[in-house]
Amino acid sequence: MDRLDQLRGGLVVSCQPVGGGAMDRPEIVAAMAAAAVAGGAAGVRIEGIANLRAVRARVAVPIIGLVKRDLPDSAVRITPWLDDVRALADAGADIIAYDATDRPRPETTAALVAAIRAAGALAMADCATLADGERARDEGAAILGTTLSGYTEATAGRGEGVDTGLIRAFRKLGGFVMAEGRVNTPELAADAMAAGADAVTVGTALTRLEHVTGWFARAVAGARR
Ligand SMILES: CC(=O)N[C@H](C=O)[C@@H](O)[C@H](O)[C@H](O)COP(=O)(O)O
Repeated sequence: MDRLDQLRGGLVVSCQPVGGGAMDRPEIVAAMAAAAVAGGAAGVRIEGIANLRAVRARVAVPIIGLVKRDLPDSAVRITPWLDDVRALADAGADIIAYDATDRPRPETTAALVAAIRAAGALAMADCATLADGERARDEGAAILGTTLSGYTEATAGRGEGVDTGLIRAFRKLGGFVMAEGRVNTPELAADAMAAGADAVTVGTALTRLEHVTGWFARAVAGARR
């Protein structure tokens, strides 16, 4: 079974702890990934080379790898450099996610996809718009994700839940569609599948304990008699 078939119809758990938080250690990220697999995850999404190595040693499911960087002169954060691609492939990523928006950036999206494929991995395009998805498909990306919808200047304020409109539009384009971003409940995950996603990635609601705790803490405080 190829890597896309392994993910099709399944849940991917993004194990990205709050940066600098109490859970931000490779051994804890690896434990999160193992727990996710035990709970039924078909794949995991992992940021950073040290985390990826620790997770690769622990789980056999497909790993979507990425590196996040804060660049001084570009808003692009997800896997901006060709060196990042090579390091992720060396560390065992099966799939490499990159920012597929058309914002100013140090490397072109075409060069990133070519490098990912040359390294023997599949490219996952983290998109904000339908135009991003069209370009990514033409450049050879295997997975179109809604990851960045709501997180660029052009798409800011797209609302609360996952972008089902973009899922539907990607479904019409063809290829493998990953619903990602603000899938914070099982109901939203089911909605994303009903809209045409091949798989759904959930991060914060499963692996950012500080955020989820905040949701409950605020609800409890707000309901105080
Ligand atoms: C916009 C951006 O940088 N998204 C990142 C991509 O890797 C992560 O911070 C998200 O946690 C991930 O996409 C999963 O989404 P959510 O945490 O909403 O389930």
